[in-house]
Amino acid sequence: MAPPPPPTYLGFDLSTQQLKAIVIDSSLRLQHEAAVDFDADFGKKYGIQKGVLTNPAEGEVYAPIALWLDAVDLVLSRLREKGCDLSAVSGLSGAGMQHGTVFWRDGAEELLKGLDGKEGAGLVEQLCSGGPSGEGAFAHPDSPNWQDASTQKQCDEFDVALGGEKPVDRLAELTGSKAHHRFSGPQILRYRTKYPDHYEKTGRISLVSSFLASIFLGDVAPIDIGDVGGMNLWDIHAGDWEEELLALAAGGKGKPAETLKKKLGDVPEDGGIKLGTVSSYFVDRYGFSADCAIIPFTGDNPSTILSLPLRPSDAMVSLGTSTTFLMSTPQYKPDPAYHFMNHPTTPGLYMFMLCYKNGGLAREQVRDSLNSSSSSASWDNFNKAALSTPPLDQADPRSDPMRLGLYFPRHEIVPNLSSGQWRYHYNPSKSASSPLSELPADPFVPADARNIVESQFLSLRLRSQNLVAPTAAPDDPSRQLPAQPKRVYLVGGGSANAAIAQLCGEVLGSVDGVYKLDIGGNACALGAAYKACWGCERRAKSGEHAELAQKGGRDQGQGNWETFEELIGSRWDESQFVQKVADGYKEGVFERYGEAVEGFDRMEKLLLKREGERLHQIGGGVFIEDESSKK
Ligand SMILES: Nc1ncnc2c1ncn2[C@@H]1O[C@H](COP(=O)(O)OP(=O)(O)O)[C@@H](O)[C@H]1O
Ligand SMILES: O=C(CO)[C@@H](O)[C@H](O)COP(=O)(O)O
Repeated sequence: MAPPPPPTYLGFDLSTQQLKAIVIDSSLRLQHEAAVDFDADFGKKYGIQKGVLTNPAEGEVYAPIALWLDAVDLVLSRLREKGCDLSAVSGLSGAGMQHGTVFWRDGAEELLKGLDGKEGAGLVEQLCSGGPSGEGAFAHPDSPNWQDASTQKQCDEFDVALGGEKPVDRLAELTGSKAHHRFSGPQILRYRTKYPDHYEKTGRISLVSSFLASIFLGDVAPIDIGDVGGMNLWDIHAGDWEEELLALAAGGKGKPAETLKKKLGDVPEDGGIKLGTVSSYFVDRYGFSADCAIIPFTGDNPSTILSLPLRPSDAMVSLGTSTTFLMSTPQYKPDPAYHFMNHPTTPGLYMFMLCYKNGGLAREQVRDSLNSSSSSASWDNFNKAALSTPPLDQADPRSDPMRLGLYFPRHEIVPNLSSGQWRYHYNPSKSASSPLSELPADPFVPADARNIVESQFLSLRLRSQNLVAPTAAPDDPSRQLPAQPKRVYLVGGGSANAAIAQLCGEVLGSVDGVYKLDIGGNACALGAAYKACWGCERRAKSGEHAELAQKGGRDQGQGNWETFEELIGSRWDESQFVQKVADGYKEGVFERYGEAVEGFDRMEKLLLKREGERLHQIGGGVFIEDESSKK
């Protein structure tokens, strides 16, 4: 008999515009990858643009769940077409874009358990219209997307819910974040009041990550410990749902809050636990082994930090549809300006995150305007313009003002500003009252290519400066360099762009330089594949620890299992897996951007004040989502 094939591990990334899948072997080497592009593959069927549907009048952004089910079937077919032997997959895990909620109908578990892979019907047919009543497994057909901005009223309620002198700070301290439009708590509150009958019919609530895990498990999977921090409902200290916040989302303490708690379910503390084996649907239809283990799926950002052995001094910048800045740190220093979440695998570590809606799509707007004579999606003109413009558009830094701007086609998260675009000249040497002078914001000019990238990195530098420390110069350890990351790793679609990498190093610094992963096209799916490998291959520690591990404990000290860092660190091949793509710290340039950070901060404060006055004049509540809805 032929020996069984060596084990492989499969990781998914269900994000805004694509579903990606990556298969690796036990030594972390890439075997196969495949992707489904939502617009290209299903744009016509679902009427989506850039992966989503919008209702600008209410600030709603959402995605049809059926689209993701179609994408699961298609990505697996594509993997098989590429020669991937799915019977060798010993374990699978995945990641979902954070914060999106999926509302399962009461009894959805039965439909999941009964999925039939022998007949011709795919996931959409079986889950969207199957079941005794023909109503399918979902109480609501769509999932609110992380770009949604329809919940300002609900966020205002969350921000004061915990009472005391500074309730927003308290909320951030307890849950890791202040209230955000996209977070599931405010989203559930809005869903319950906007669609009371759908809420009534909702048996379970998943995040996008646990939704995708549920499909593979053939049962509703628990919400993940690393992703639960994106809900505004989880007390990170107590490791449990926060009762006041639960009551707010549910419409009262007692029975309503208890009912919501049941819909949300328990959250296992161990991110590497085996939830069960793959549903027979995938065994029969795609040839998976019936023993293939399902390891908890986490959020796309927590999964991204698992794609390499990230040190506390390193930063990752994900240039996807969103721009996110990620660090893995033992320090929990919450603040309403950013997010802290549980680390997805390792108790005692946290993920620090900044997130911007106006990332890839905002850069594309400038790119498209510079390509106006053609409909090309090439980045060449953008890159040429970005690199031929001097830093901050100062031909002579001694006399020219710095050109700063904000580029927000969508309502932004930080700062919480409506959509719009603004340009300023900043002259740091001018008197404190008038260093900023406003410029016309239209049309785009070549300098905007450099300025939009600078603007995005200046915002990251402004908000992450308390998390980085001064460090010794590599060539002369007696010389201290200013506070900055040791390394920056770029991931996501935009990491392919060398001009963006160069500007990243100039603005954010980084003593060792700017790096990019060199394994496959997707760090987030790779992190999920590593998590699957760790969940299946980690060894129980000896003696008392091994006993605890077998019982499924996640102690807060030594841990009972070989940690993710130990397992992945020992198999990681730095020379093969990462590639340096740009220099980091440049003396003089970094300091000049340090001055620009101050101007940038002042510009944001000025615009926030102006926005506050505007909202006050029109009575506060009016929400304008994007440029098109203003016209
Ligand atoms: N060469 C490039 N230069 C700059 N941006 C790029 C390049 N290639 C892709 N992108 C950007 O990557 C984004 C998609 O990134 P991806 O990580 O796949 O997104 P998501 O995970 O949100 O679906 C696109 O919006 C596009 O703007
Ligand atoms: O909202 C957040 C994080 O808080 C976003 O980062 C989403 O998680 C989606 O990310 P991408 O589709 O850009 O990967």
